[in-house]
Amino acid sequence: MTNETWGQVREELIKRVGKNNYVTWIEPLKLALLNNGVARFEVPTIFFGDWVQRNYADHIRSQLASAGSPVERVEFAVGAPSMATAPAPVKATAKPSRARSVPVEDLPGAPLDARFTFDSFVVGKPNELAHAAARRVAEGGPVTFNPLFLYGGVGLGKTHLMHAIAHELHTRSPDLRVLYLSAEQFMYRFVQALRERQVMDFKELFRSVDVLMVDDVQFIAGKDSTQEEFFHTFNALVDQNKQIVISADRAPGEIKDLEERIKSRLQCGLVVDLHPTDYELRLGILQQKVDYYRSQYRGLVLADGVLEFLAHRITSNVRILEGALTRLFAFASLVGREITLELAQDCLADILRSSDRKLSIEEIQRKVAEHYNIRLSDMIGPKRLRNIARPRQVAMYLSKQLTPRSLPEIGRRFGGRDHTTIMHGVRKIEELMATDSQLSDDLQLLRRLLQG
Ligand SMILES: Nc1ncnc2c1ncn2[C@@H]1O[C@H](COP(=O)(O)OP(=O)(O)OP(=O)(O)O)[C@@H](O)[C@H]1O
Repeated sequence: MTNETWGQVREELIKRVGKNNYVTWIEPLKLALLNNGVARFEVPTIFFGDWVQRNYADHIRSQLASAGSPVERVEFAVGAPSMATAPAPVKATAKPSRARSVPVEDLPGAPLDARFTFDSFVVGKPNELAHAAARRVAEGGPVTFNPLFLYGGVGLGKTHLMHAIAHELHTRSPDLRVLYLSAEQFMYRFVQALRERQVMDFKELFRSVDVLMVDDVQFIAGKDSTQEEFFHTFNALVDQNKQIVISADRAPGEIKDLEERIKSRLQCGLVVDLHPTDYELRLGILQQKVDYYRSQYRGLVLADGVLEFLAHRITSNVRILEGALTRLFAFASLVGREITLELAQDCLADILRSSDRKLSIEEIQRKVAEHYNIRLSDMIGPKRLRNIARPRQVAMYLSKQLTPRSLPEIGRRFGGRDHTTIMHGVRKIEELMATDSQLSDDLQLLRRLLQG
């Protein structure tokens, strides 16, 4: 076979493996030798060669056979001498791995927020397990669970804990290569590497870290090439016994459009959730923030009962709670007044109103129908098939739990059903929850989605 034939084979391979894979993995191959049933190609690195061997050698062999040059073996070698018949001499392009030489401070991570430390993280019942696991990882030492997967609703402290781990690791071992970034940034970097044909550098860099932390991993769901790359990075680091910390807004199994193999990998380590805050935790966080603000807004007086009022009324998430307090302090310092309950009510009227927003039965029905992939009309219709009746009972149960509506009122909104039917549905779900872990996971997720 000549390089011309190899050119034809490459044309066929584009169709087989797709343009992206072709550009990344096939185009850089240089035919070095074809002899005694062996085709040997020059590759830039050992990793590259292993990868192509595992993923594309069969394609190459079969296309060579179709082009009339059957071979028994396809080999890949770094710096293999090029074929004499090659029209353009093949230059040795093998590069030594540069990844390790990238200094810690130049790793392509996101900046860490200096305020997000363990000291400033208030621990309460809803987050104590997540906090303990994060502390354990931050101690360094032998990897005990990999990955640590933190999940929970919006603004409950996932990012704060990840930054705290990174700060602590940096303090304990300044040379440790800790890389923190969001899943979105991971994708952005990967796409950039593809565009600039720097995929090998990207791979090597991400495989050269000691600790990898990826925030909001749900972002890569449905993004096929990024998922693929993430999966391989993940595996390579786990194989090297490097710590991985991941966060998401829901448990691995609940992330739609995430490949099954990734879900199962993510479940292999320790999966912990940050529960919605309770009153005590909210109050604790407020008290801690007040101590911090006092240094900035000297002389401001906070009346008794204001923090309790806020902790009681703003239940959605910590970010909103913090925002309310910042606004209150800023406003009070501008007008030079004591922070009283009245001032808080006035100044935070919009936040308080949206916190008070009542959930409607229709919203619950819609969310449940969407979750179980059934039609909204079936939710209130007469069908008794199990795959429709069960979600309907789930929606009845959540309507009873999350709204102040009576059973007859709920019945009316479920197609005019009798209140005893609603009671039966609610009881059925309560019974099943004790034994059916999938159902209780579903309920937990739906609650979170509905309550925001
Ligand atoms: N237990 C806590 N103690 C102190 N501050 C907290 C606590 N939980 C959350 N916060 C604060 O609430 C804000 C939001 O937290 P963070 O950004 O970590 O949320 P998140 O769970 O990552 O949310 P998202 O899903 O939006 O990414 C931050 O300012 C953080 O410091």
